[in-house]
Amino acid sequence: MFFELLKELFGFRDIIDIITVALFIYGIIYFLAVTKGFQILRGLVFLGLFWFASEIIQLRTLSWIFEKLWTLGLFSIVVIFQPEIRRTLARIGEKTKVIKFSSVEERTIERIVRACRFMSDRQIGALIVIERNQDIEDIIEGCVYIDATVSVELLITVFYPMTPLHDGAVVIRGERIAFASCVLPLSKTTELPKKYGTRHRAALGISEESDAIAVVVSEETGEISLAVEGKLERSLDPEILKDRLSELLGLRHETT
Ligand SMILES: Nc1ncnc2c1ncn2[C@@H]1O[C@H](COP(=O)(O)OP(=O)(O)OP(=O)(O)O)[C@@H](O)[C@H]1O
Repeated sequence: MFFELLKELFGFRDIIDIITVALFIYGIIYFLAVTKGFQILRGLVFLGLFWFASEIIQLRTLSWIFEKLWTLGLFSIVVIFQPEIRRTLARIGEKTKVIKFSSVEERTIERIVRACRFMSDRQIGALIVIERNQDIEDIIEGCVYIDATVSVELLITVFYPMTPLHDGAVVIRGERIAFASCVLPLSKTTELPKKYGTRHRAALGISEESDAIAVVVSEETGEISLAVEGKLERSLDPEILKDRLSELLGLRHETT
């Protein structure tokens, strides 16, 4: 009876419409919840109430200003949320991608780990980004194009202090060192302990903005860390680093 009534009231198209709108609203609420959105929303509601009040008591100049600011406000929201929007769109694209952009072989992982061990023992600072499915070229800046096979010697040479390329990050794409000296976006997280500086913040930044992972060797302590999806896995020993890289780059099934 109830379903009969529903069928009369709504067509198939209406149901699809309602489900799509519900998913859309859920997406917006989820997006606001995981970003700084709720704080901004609170501010907007406050301004909206202020506007409403100014309309009611007919404060014309104030209402006029609010009217003009409305379009500017919409534009600012796009600017403020630009990183989140980019990340969300990239993730959607990523999920629909079938073929891997590049694949990293086991020998490349071994070379990266050996270079990290060497640099960690000698406290040579390093930042190595490994691309996964997503091309990160539009997120990084100032890179020097290298395009050379990954080798332990080359990685160490790039990060050797006082050499022209040692500042910034190396980007590994498949079997190649694609770039060196790259400037990465810095994470704004407040969860990173004070002892970590911009090198670790840059590693976190690229792992937040893309699906790439980043290995950091601290110049101050020799500590090896790995940034994955906005989280820093700290104090890894080289064997653990190798296991984690193999898992994350799809060479070994993740253990649950
Ligand atoms: N945005 C960035 N992108 C890439 N590399 C960066 C960026 N910012 C800083 N770096 C690198 O980090 C170095 C500075 O590291 P800093 O001492 O501030 O960080 P840290 O996290 O404390 O690392 P460490 O433990 O090695 O000292 C710079 O010389 C540069 O090589």
